[in-house]
Amino acid sequence: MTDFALEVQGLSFAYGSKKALDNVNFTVSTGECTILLGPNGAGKSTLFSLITRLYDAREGRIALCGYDVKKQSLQALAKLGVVFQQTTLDPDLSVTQNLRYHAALHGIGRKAADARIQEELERLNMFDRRGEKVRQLNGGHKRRVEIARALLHHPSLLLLDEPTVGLDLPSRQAIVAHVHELVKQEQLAVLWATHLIDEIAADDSLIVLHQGQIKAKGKLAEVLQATNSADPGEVFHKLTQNPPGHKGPKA
Ligand SMILES: Nc1ncnc2c1ncn2[C@@H]1O[C@H](COP(=O)(O)OP(=O)(O)OP(=O)(O)O)[C@@H](O)[C@H]1O
Repeated sequence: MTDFALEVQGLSFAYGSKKALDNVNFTVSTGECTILLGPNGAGKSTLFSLITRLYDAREGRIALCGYDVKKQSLQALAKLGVVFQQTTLDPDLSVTQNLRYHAALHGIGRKAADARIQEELERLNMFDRRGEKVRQLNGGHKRRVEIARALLHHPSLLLLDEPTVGLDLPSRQAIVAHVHELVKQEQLAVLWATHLIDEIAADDSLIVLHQGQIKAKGKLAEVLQATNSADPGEVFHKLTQNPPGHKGPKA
């Protein structure tokens, strides 16, 4: 049994002749929050598409809790929870209906599903809103429901693809705090794609991706030391030539 929730080895991917990922290697351990930092076009969404098997890579290997996503995809994907950049909730269904639907897709029976739904919604302070239609919720609350949904089947790895885009500061801070709590309490592994450096906590790990290549990786303190930087903003600027928070030129 491996302690790695995610292993990515020698991963490359191209759209036609356009190389999007170039020999990417990293691991995420259980109980570790890894921030994937990169400007627009760095390859973050491509990496997530390969982990979730939207696309298949010809070069390299991805394993979830030791299960190869191509050869043992059922076991591998059972270990994975995902929050995509765009909301994928049904706006005309209630919070509970959305979550029950997802639980059913994972083969969780109604009684167990309702218990898990209550547990996760309470944790996110959303249980009182369970009967509301999703379209009545604000952006921050929708995101919380999506995080609850991604956790219903007890995944080992939670993938977050820029989940705070478009949210106001208090909503963003609440989600950042909640995810970091989950990592500590549940020993969850998190891979969090963002271009926002204020989402990084002191004990997070960091991967800086730029033009399909990993420019730095390790615990935040190690990356600061290796790049002779005072803060994550300086790391980002030095390695990508973009100021912090800048989304970079559209590729
Ligand atoms: N469907 C596609 N066809 C061709 N090129 C693509 C396609 N999707 C992405 N690319 C290119 O692949 C590279 C990586 O893109 P990707 O979307 O993975 O980056 P990203 O880091 O997720 O950026 P963003 O922050 O904008 O989501 C970019 O150069 C992009 O233009």
